[in-house]
Amino acid sequence: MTIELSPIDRAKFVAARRAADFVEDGMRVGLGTGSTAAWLVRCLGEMVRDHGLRIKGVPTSARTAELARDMGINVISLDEARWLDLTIDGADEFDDELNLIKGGGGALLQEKIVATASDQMIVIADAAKEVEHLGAFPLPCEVIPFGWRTTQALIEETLVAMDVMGRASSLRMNGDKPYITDEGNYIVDLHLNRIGNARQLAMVLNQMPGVVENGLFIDICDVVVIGHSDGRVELRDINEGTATEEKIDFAETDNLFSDLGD
Ligand SMILES: O=C[C@H](O)[C@H](O)[C@H](O)COP(=O)(O)O
Repeated sequence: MTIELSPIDRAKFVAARRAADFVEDGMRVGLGTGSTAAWLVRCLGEMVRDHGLRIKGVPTSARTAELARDMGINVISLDEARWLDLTIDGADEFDDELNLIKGGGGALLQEKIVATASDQMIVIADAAKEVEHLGAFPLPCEVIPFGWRTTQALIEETLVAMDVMGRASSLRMNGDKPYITDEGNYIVDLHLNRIGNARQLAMVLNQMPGVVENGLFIDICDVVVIGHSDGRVELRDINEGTATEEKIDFAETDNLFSDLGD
């Protein structure tokens, strides 16, 4: 039986399926968070289950840890792994230098730690995530709950003074309560529209007391795998300066859909 996927899920799936081919036996792999990364975890689970792939997976959130265990992946902590061969994760936006906005799903802190501790980071995304300038997607900023209103005001004042934003940020909510990250923090989303100097902004934000991490990933991603709903995948490697295109045959992946519905 084949589960019918929506066009967006087909695009996410083919990106994840192609990126899974980068994973080799014996690797320690960072497992990203989000709907695209979930496809990657399912693909790796199938490779473990049906093809005997032996990997150690370091999840970037409690959600991903649970899914990875369900898929039969050997899950270890980053402290056990210490250093990773590869991390594969989704993104909310990427630009032509493969700088990213991440954290739409609230997992930016663990994601950045894990990606930075990896020899290589591969981002998997549907084509809609590609942007000319980062910033249309609200930039997540993880802040400690203590004094968060003061931290938010400091962020706003600093960014207004830098001419980076109008005064618009919002505390991320979960119903009528603040959204709590896996690390017990809050997220303030910055509505910037367009980020001129992402490198500078990332540094300025992380220097503010109360800010734990921001969702700008600068010079961390090495390769992006862009999926399209018709099965095409584009691979862009920022280090090699290459861009190639391939096509995934859905017929060969039917068994993946048979028991891996969301
Ligand atoms: O915190 C969440 C992560 O940064 C996700 O990788 C990002 O939000 C993309 O998620 P999705 O693949 O669901 O669009």
